[in-house]
Amino acid sequence: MKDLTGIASENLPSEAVFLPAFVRPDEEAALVHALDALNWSVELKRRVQHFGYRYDYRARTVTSDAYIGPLPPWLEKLGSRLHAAGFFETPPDQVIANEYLPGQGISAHVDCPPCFGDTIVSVSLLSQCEMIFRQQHGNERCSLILEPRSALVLRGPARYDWSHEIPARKSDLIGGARIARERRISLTFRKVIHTGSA
Ligand SMILES: O=C(O)CCC(=O)C(=O)O
Ligand SMILES: [Fe+2]
Repeated sequence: MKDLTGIASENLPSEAVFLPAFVRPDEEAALVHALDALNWSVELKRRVQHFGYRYDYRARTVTSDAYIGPLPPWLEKLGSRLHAAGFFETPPDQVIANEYLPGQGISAHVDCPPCFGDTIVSVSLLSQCEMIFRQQHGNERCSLILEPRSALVLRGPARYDWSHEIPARKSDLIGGARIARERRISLTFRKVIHTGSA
């Protein structure tokens, strides 16, 4: 098991952990290949795929009838890695793959608190981009470059008290240089909370 010690940077919301090399390049290629062999949904501006449970963007819910099935082995493997590293109490059972082409992003949000457990992990593939965090009840703001093959763990205050977003841009300013974005895919791991309602 490789070392999963992350970076809890002072510049990040409290309890966020950044794992710079969570997946290997060969794993990254295999993940992209597996995703591209399946159907990307065009229900949003960016293409998505849901695994485990379908998330209803309009109703902002996950009901038990939204169950799709167990995670495919190639996602289950990464979920187990996060569980073994102590980031999840029980293995995650829901994953959303998001595809961002240059110019696409995700608006500021807090992942649905009643739908998903305390930990949210986003794994970045293929291209870097900037993620911005904003304090919900305050004026603080910070940002992080999500590098390809990294994982970002959001839990505690980082998950509930700060929103996160990816600006819809074609490039990011990184260390003073403007770096063009390429196709990026993220895999967001979550544990569904069962409310008992249908
Ligand atoms: O693309 C990302 O890294 C973030 C995705 C995200 O915030 C989400 O799916 O809720
Ligand atoms: Fe999110």
